[in-house]
Amino acid sequence: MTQDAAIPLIDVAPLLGGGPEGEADVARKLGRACRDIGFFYIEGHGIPAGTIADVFAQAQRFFAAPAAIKDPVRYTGASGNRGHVPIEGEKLQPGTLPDLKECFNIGLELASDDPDLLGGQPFRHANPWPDQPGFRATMLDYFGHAHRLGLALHRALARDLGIERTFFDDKLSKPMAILRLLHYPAAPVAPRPGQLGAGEHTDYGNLTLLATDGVEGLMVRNRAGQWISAPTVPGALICNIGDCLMRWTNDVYVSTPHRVVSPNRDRYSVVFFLDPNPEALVACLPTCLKDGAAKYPPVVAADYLLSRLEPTYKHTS
Ligand SMILES: O=C(O)CCC(=O)C(=O)O
Ligand SMILES: [Fe+2]
Repeated sequence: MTQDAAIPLIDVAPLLGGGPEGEADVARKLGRACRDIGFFYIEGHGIPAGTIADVFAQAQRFFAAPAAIKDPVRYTGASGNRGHVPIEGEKLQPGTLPDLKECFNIGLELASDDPDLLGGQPFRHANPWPDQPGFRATMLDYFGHAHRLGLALHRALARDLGIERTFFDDKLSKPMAILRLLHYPAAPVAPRPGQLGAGEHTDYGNLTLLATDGVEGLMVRNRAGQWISAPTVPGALICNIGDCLMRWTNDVYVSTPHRVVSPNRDRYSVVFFLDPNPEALVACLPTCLKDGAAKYPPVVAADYLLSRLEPTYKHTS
């Protein structure tokens, strides 16, 4: 199956050299997708297929593991946002049934003597690692690739937005990014009427990079209000804009609602949420001021993320 025509496929290989060559053309295409639908596929992203395959293999093994492996690494709470969240542990669309999925969240890995960690700064937390050979190294390898790719994409987006191409570099250098492994089980848990794999939501950060195993389920609401499917394109990642970048751009870029319908067989996906550094101030970019008016007041990124995470976990506490 090919992707819906409304979600473009963009080759981002020219961005990965580190220099500005080739950036202009890619920036134009990315910028257009961010304005039109807020979703795009990328190919030429440079994350080795073997690395992605290793992440899926480790994730499947972890989700199949017994409680003796999962319980010691259970979710740390919204302020750390790490560890294993069991099935129905989260509700992305408050007011509906909880999501029929389980996940494992991995945050930025910090040295044990990192001052932010020792100082108890928001979202600075040790990652709980399951007792599973190779898991930690595989996840940290992927995390590094996804972070570097996210920075390269932001340089192109900055160019499209008419600001200094390195504007986002120091706002995403030590990010509240989360690598999230997801498992949507087909059985033995049957969905109740109206229950989704992941309820309708927008993402909270700047940019999301998604890899899936090819099992369909992701639906995206385009600007005309129609739900369209976003099937897997082999070798490509699905990207979307989150609410922080929508705020930074004064709604010039759109953070698009999406959801995952419960699959009829097990589905696995791997999501990298690139949220800003905790102390970054998310304030309207001067090039995005329309008629001199900012739609949103400036917000500290950590305060914003906490305000979005807390309601989704409230029902379980
Ligand atoms: O699993 C997917 O395809 C998407 C998951 C998602 O949208 C999310 O976790 O924010
Ligand atoms: Fe999402």
